[in-house]
Amino acid sequence: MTKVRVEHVWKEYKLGKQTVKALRDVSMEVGDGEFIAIAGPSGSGKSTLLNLIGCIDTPSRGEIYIGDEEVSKKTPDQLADLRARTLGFIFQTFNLLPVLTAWENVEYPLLYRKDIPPRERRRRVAHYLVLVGLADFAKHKPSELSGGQRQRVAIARALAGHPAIILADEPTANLDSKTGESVLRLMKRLNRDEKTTFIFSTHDHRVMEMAERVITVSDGQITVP
Ligand SMILES: Nc1ncnc2c1ncn2[C@@H]1O[C@H](COP(=O)(O)OP(=O)(O)OP(=O)(O)O)[C@@H](O)[C@H]1O
Repeated sequence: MTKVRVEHVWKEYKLGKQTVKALRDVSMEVGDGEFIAIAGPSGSGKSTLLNLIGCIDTPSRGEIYIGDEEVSKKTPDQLADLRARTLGFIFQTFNLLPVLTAWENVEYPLLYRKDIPPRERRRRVAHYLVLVGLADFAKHKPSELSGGQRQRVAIARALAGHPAIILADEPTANLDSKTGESVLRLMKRLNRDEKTTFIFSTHDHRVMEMAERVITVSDGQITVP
């Protein structure tokens, strides 16, 4: 089954009198359970593409389907609901809340989910902290964790909502290569065991090599290698 479909998408940003064409007629598909890298040099449009798939931003032209739902036809409330139910995010700067512990950071987005009762919420937090190897660090704040541990908290947080798709914008950019590789291996194991679809951007060749498929973006367009 197709999880994500991007059809003839353009994204333009207006900067004063200038128009930046960040994406130009991009079409792509991602299937169920895929582990895909979006690769390309800095400024090529990777983050823009991930933000559009993640419904954080809207295309200037073209259509994006998440499952069989076309994103542009939705109201902001419906979009927020689709994001909460279907999508998980991992950012290169981890985006953890500094005053909260690892446990609380994983729990936080679940507090907004009326469909998840408190007991199930606590079960999930405990389960995913174990899964990412941080059971003993539940009470630590982000400042008391290493970069790799912080990113693993972010991965647990993304997974705890049981999203069908996880979008990761350069998840290893702020990690040394050994830690980056172990974070990638963890993502790959979760992709296999939890059947979560992963779409991540990178410009690191070693990270690309771990992907099942690489989509290359260059100057706002998908290029065939
Ligand atoms: N909010 C914005 N306003 C104006 N221009 C933008 C905006 N966001 C991105 N751009 C431009 O769109 C193009 C694509 O940017 P994008 O961030 O998608 O690239 P990227 O491939 O993710 O780069 P990097 O690897 O450096 O993160 C760039 O030319 C960038 O300057």
